[in-house]
Amino acid sequence: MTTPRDIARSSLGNAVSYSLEAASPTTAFYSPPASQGSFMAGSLTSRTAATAKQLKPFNAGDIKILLLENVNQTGRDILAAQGYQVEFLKTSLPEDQLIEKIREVHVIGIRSKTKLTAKVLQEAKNLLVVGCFCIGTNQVDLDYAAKHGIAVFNSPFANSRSVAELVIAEIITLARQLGDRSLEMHRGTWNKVSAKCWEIRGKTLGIVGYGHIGSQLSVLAEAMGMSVIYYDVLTLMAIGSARQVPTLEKLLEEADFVTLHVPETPETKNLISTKEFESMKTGSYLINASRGTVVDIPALIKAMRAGKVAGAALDVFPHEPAANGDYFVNNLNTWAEDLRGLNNIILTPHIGGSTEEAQRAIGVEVADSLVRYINQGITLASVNLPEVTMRSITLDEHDHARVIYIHRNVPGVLRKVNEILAEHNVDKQISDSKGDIAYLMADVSDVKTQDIKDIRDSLDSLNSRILTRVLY
Ligand SMILES: NC(=O)C1=CN([C@@H]2O[C@H](COP(=O)(O)OP(=O)(O)OC[C@H]3O[C@@H](n4cnc5c(N)ncnc54)[C@H](O)[C@@H]3O)[C@@H](O)[C@H]2O)C=CC1
Ligand SMILES: O=C(O)C(=O)COP(=O)(O)O
Repeated sequence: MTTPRDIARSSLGNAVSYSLEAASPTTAFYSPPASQGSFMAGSLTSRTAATAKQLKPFNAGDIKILLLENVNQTGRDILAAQGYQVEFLKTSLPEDQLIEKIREVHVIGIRSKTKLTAKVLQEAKNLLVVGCFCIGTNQVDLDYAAKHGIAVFNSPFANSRSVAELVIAEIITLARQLGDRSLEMHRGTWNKVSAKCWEIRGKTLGIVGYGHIGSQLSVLAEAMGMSVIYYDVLTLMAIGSARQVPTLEKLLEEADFVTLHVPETPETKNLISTKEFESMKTGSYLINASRGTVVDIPALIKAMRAGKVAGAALDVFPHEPAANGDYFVNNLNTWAEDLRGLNNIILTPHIGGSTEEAQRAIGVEVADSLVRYINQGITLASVNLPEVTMRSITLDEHDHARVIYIHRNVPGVLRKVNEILAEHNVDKQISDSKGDIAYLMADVSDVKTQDIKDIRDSLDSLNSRILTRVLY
């Protein structure tokens, strides 16, 4: 059965040339089911009248985008230049406001704070695509999104260097107790000490998670004379003289500095807890710039009070606020005051990726992915849909349509789709699957207005259908 959500979203692909003749095209996306027929008629009639130059995938001005969490200007400019309607907010939104807003938009851009849970996404009736303007995608229910034909993109490594540099700074800061000395001077105290202050040369850095950030950090640390060991669930090629160790325990026993660069998953929740602190060397240091759930904070407090851990740097926390402002005031975490009272602990508000360079690069990368997906249906670099790409649709192909069919990955679908497309001239067709979801893209030529409507209606009627888009 066709739901209003399906109509709104499948219409997106067919709004194409409606804008060329219709007086008020913006109503097209929000037509209730009963008015779909008239919208389609307008769309299809205008298409036949369109010249080659006028053709574009759809009326860009109808696309509504909501950008939260201060997405960089570079990304905003790219999206605005397409003619999309872009609304920008500096902060994240509480769930009730997010649900209100998400109902209206075709595209949402977020960073690490905005939680797109199934509860939120099920309200997103028009949503086509999510852009995570960051690395982590744990804040999005990727599975729910895929099963509802919502593509998700991120920027897999544009801020890796920024995080790695922050960690290098923290290693030296902890080894020299710089935070405490600076704080004392701010308070007017001269406290010149060398006891338990160390060079980092010759010390061992243990990296947990040797992915983009971990491996970048490995290079920088070796350049400063550190020995690097790493633990990862995958067997990975060592960079430079770094050495992979077989278990986390082995890493904790050997490392002077332990730094965490794993994603947030059920397996990494409290990855470093009481038992792990016991395995660490006395007087070693812990750095967490991954996700707040990875370290058991009460256990860290105990380990620091016992002198087992000589210093720590935390950039991430289990519950982070949606906007800048008070954090420890009225903080519900029972450990908040204890944490603040410790010596040699650096607390930063999730700034690992917060550099001009990283944010600009992320803005460009994610906005480009969104434009490619909205205009051309290309899923290259999607984190939850199969990656499917074909050449760009060019403006002079006015008898050409791009058919996109997101469907459940069950036997017999391709046969049925090809029965539908067989009536036409299929120039090229690609299909790929990822788990339960499959993505088919076909460029069809010599299609008339009525053919496009027929193709879409026929695909919409298949049981396997999640979302149909026809771009022309
Ligand atoms: N503080 C900040 O501002 C930032 C934080 N991050 C966080 O850092 C994390 C890591 O980033 P990348 O290096 O880009 O990710 P990545 O995906 O390139 O690397 C993660 C590595 O962790 C490994 N891994 C996964 N589960 C593991 C486990 N249980 N034990 C050991 N290894 C495990 C993976 O095999 C992979 O090699 C991100 O997922 C994100 O949560 C990322 C960017 C900025
Ligand atoms: O890229 C990531 O995963 C980060 O943790 C950085 O998040 P942010 O963009 O600063 O909200």
